[in-house]
Amino acid sequence: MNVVTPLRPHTADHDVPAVSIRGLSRRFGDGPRILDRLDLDIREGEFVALLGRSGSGKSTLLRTLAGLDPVTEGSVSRPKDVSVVFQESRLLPWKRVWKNIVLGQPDATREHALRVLEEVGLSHRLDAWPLTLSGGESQRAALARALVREPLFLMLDEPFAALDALTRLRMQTLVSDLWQRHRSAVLLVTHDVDEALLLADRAVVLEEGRISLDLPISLPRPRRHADPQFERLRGTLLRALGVHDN
Ligand SMILES: Nc1ncnc2c1ncn2[C@@H]1O[C@H](COP(=O)(O)OP(=O)(O)OP(=O)(O)O)[C@@H](O)[C@H]1O
Repeated sequence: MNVVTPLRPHTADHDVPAVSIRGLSRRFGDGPRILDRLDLDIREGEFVALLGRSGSGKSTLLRTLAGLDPVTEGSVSRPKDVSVVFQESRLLPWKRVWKNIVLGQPDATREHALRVLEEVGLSHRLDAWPLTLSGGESQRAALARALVREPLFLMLDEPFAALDALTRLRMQTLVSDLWQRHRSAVLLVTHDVDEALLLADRAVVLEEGRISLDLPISLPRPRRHADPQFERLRGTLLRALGVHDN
């Protein structure tokens, strides 16, 4: 696999879908359809947040997109170069941080690891053991491991859910900066409506296996909670999620 410099931004063409899902269904055994003839496009360089109640199928969709679950009905097309960051960093404890970053990348060097670790503010932990990292540092390392692959499509499955509120805010700012620099297509699974509104171009709500709301978020960046538009969109999303909104 070729590793190219992680600082080179992708040229985003906003009319071309990077990801195209058509008629995707998924059921486990004889159970109901968790995904029900789902259609979704994500354009190159687009940041999409995926929300939905617990059990609505978000992780199932993401696992299918990542190739971790089979496509049994319908079709999925996506770039070959994809990366996934999960809620837990999934670093191998017996390998130093930089070795974790380049794992599975035969052409990647310590220099490559250093460069991406600089991008996520973790270069001083290059030779650390994963178990000595804080939660926030571990997720920075997970982001670095995702970025070193130069993915055209980045999937984030509740990557900050286990972090404290302050660290989560810092990580959201980091992801926003990284995305503006790299411009890969992003699918972020989150339960956090504010996180979706801070980061995404579109928020998609999954309900009973289908998309019940596809909401463009055309707020100027950087986003501000105090913006009245932000408040209005928050209300729309909370209502779509079945949460009472005064
Ligand atoms: N391997 C599996 N076998 C059987 N059922 C499964 C399997 N994986 C997921 N499910 C079921 O599919 C449904 C959707 O699960 P999924 O994890 O995709 O939801 P989610 O929206 O990501 O939920 P959460 O927000 O709680 O993480 C759930 O009812 C779950 O029990």
